[in-house]
Amino acid sequence: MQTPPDTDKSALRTQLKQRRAGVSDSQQRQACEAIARHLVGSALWPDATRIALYLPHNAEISPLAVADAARDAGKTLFLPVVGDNHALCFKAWPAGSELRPNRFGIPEPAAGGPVLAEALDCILVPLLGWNRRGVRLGMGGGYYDRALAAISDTTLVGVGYACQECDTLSPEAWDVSMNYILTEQTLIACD
Ligand SMILES: Nc1nc2c(c(=O)[nH]1)N(C=O)[C@@H](CNc1ccc(C(=O)N[C@@H](CCC(=O)O)C(=O)O)cc1)CN2
Ligand SMILES: Nc1ncnc2c1ncn2[C@@H]1O[C@H](COP(=O)(O)OP(=O)(O)OP(=O)(O)O)[C@@H](O)[C@H]1O
Repeated sequence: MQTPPDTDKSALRTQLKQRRAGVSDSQQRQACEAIARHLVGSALWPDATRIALYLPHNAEISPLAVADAARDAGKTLFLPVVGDNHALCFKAWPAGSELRPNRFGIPEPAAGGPVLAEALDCILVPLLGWNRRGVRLGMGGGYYDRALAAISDTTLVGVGYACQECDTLSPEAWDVSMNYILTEQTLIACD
């Protein structure tokens, strides 16, 4: 399979960020509630006890309504924590726990030991671009790809707006495919 040159990927990222920037504040708020409805109503929800999500950065869809629903259901939540050399692990996020901004300004849990992706039931992965085969484009650091390289039973749910669907995305050798894509419109089981 042909690998697109980095310049193509970076142009695609710029284009997808522009598309995402067109989502209004009220559409963002509706999307936050909508993804929670789709996920909570899905067959995935009952078995997902240990769930990692993310705190929204720039105009990413917010999983905060998912977080509220998960806490109400007694589930345990985790957030991504970045390390050196593009490493990423997860730390537990108990309600009200202290968070500190990482190098990108995204808050992370300040306390607690690192947890590997393999130890989680379900991970919500932020997407810049996606397609129905579960191929994703992220921010370009390779953080999630590295962190997810060893998973086997963990369900991966990529989260992005419907307008970020991108048929032309082709997988790189290191890309880890998503099992599901969650948008404000629906939850898609990937081929
Ligand atoms: N909400 C959220 N949390 C996340 C991620 C994410 O994509 N979204 N990550 C997913 O990997 C990890 C952090 N990686 C990130 C990589 C790049 C940028 C970012 O904003 N990059 C800027 C350039 C910033 C710079 O050069 O300092 C950009 O691309 O405009 C943010 C997070 C872990 N946490
Ligand atoms: N498992 C891995 N081991 C080592 N390097 C990796 C791995 N996965 C990705 N990389 C490196 O990370 C870089 C960025 O990858 P890519 O462009 O696919 O990022 P991304 O998927 O958009 O970002 P992210 O995973 O942070 O959301 C690539 O140069 C790639 O070589």
